[in-house]
Amino acid sequence: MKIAVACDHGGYRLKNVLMEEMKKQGYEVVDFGTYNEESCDYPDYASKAAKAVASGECDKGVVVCGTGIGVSITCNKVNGIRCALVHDVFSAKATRAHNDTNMLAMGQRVIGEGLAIEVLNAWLHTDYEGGRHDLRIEKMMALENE
Ligand SMILES: O=C(CO)[C@H](O)[C@H](O)[C@H](O)COP(=O)(O)O
Repeated sequence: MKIAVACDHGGYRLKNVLMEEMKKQGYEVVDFGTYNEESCDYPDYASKAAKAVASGECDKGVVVCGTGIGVSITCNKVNGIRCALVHDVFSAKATRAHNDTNMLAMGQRVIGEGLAIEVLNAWLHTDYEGGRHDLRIEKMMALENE
């Protein structure tokens, strides 16, 4: 499975930690930047990861900024993306099972590395449940065409 990752300067260190975790588990990781802690604009990088997921070039995406908010808003502007900003394990599982999210956002200034890895793993290893959630997702995604 191919995972797109991106961050701004405020998420650079946590992105590296998450990338290492995913590589250790055998995921192919595509890093869309930024590549250092120099101040930059999160939409420039988060949008690249989101477009890679939306186009099918990557299967899922993980994005990080200071709070996770800027990158998650950016990714959700791209058609086909359902990006969840999550800092706890319960929500990480629920958003895969119920929302079939294809991107995960976290904030380096919000969460510690240990919990962030647990959140990542809960999100990566939980399957979508389908069933009653299908129509809800259809209705949500239909808004993209209004
Ligand atoms: O976009 C954000 C908040 O929604 C991110 O946390 C950014 O990383 C943050 O705004 C960057 O702030 P900085 O003061 O320029 O480091």
